[in-house]
Amino acid sequence: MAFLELDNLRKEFGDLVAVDGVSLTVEEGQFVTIVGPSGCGKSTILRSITGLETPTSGEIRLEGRDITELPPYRRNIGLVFQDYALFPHKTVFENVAFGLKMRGAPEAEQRERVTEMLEMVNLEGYEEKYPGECSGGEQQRIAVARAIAFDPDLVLMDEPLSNLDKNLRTSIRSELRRIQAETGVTTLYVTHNQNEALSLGDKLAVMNDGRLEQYDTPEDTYREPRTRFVADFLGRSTELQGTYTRPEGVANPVADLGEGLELEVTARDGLSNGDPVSLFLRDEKVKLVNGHAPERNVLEGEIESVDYRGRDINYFIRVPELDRTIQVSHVADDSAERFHDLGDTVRFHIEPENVTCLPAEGTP
Ligand SMILES: Nc1ncnc2c1ncn2[C@@H]1O[C@H](COP(=O)(O)OP(=O)(O)OP(=O)(O)O)[C@@H](O)[C@H]1O
Repeated sequence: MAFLELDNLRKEFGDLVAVDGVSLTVEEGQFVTIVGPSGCGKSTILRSITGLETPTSGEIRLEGRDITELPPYRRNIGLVFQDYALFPHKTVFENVAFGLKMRGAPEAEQRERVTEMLEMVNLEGYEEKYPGECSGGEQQRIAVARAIAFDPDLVLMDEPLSNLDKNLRTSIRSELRRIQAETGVTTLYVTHNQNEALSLGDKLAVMNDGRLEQYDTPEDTYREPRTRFVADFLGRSTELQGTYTRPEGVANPVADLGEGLELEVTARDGLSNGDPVSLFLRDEKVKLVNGHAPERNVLEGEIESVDYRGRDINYFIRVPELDRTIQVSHVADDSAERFHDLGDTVRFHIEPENVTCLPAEGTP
């Protein structure tokens, strides 16, 4: 039995289907990230789990118990929001102790637990300060301490880092991961930020338009996107169109790109000879050919623009036959790499296993 189960969850607002049949399971102690573009239904899912929203249909089960209709105050869930939502007229102590006090914990226990929580978020000695006297990053750590202090079954975080600047976001992100690992509290974390989604979490749920597109580890989701949306949404890649062909007696199928060009791909269930396919080429998997060229999967084009970023260089290579520009992210090492210029003709290569080959848009 899974710890938390969403079973065919659906939420309609009038004619709008905000959540469209989402099912997923979360194991106890897992950190699960839900990512997707604005309006795809992420917050509605979290709000349904807290009880602030009642699903139109479907069930939410916590440790096997149906909690779909349970009022929010009967659910033992900690919340962290984008805007911290700390009580401005309460001290940090009173904020962090809030959930404990509501549950009738004795004062000595409140003190002990608040001290422990503030130590955990590296804010020892902040008890008597007011939220207004703390920085944005500190306030968000206080909000995390408050959400965990009363030992909730679950902690839900809705875009908790989006009001912080980039450096702070990165450092608090790793701190959140540490805190979650230390406490072992089952956590659901919502973000629309792809990097955040990939770097946090044991599992990643990718949503689009109310539906769950993929639910896997971040690594598997990145490496093997199952839908065109996921392939396009996570990481940077170039999409090409082709026709899936399986020549007789050849191990790998190829995608015919037209104009005499083709790329070998790996076999994929559900695709047959002649099917239109979309190919996704991740920037970092496309390699410039310097010197001896591999025998297969080499294409040629002209450098249309160069984006120099110090450690790596992005080349945009125009392939005239395909009428497409392919992005290549090239990591410069210390060896005397040739630096290509605008207008240079270059060749590039991608391994068949690195070409994501999916049914083209409009095909089932
Ligand atoms: N109370 C409501 N009444 C009507 N429509 C709503 C309500 N709450 C959400 N919606 C709509 O449901 C859809 C999903 O909203 P939701 O807030 O869950 O998306 P989200 O993925 O969290 O987006 P964001 O990242 O922008 O917060 C949106 O189209 C939104 O406008």
